[in-house]
Amino acid sequence: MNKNKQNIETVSWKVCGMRDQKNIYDVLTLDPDYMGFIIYPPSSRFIEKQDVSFLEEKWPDTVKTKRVGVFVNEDESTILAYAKKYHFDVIQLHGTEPPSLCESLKTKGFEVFKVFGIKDEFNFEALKPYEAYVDYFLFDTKSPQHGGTGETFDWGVLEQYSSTKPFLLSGGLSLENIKNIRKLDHLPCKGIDVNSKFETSPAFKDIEQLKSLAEWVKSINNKK
Ligand SMILES: O=C(O)c1ccccc1N[C@@H]1O[C@H](COP(=O)(O)O)[C@@H](O)[C@H]1O
Repeated sequence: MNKNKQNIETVSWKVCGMRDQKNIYDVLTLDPDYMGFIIYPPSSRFIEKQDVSFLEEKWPDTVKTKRVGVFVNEDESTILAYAKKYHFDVIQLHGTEPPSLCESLKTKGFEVFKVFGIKDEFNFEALKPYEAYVDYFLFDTKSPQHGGTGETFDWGVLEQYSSTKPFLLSGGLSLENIKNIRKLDHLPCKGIDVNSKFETSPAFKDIEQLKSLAEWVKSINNKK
């Protein structure tokens, strides 16, 4: 058992890769903790593939879901410009961004998720320079596309995680495989990030599937 077992109060959940206005409002009724928007032009989920000017307005105060801008190796001035335009609360860095960028974004008041891709092995020492400047690490499946592949990685690799910094799990999470997350209960796994396995088409989420996920998250949190 990992020596850094924590009493995680609740499982947070993030729905990523949103773009369609009605679909976004439908998902918001389920009250996810985070909603992600892909700011990476090569992605099929790049938000500006369609008109998203409605996102230039803030949501009503009753909506607690935080907006996450997902970037891949973007420069800071571009990140800040998008963050201002779309009111991002959180910046998710999905490339090979340095700790200095995380530090700078934290200093400016953003929550920061730094993503690391894992396949069959991972050198967790690589996380140390980032620890002071991120809110969560996010572990995803390593791929040339950087994310959104729908593929899972071997969660057994996480048994080597020895930090107390909480992390989020992603990479091909579905209603079927998500139940195995309980095997990570002894690690500081704070939440899940879902994307392509909950889609009917790129950037369009299946509300019925997400309702089932929301119920599952609620049931886990009620037991904690
Ligand atoms: O979704 C994308 O197209 C994407 C592109 C570039 C970087 C990240 C992207 N999405 C992130 O990928 C993970 C896992 O997604 P999936 O469940 O495997 O489809 C998730 O964190 C998204 O935020």
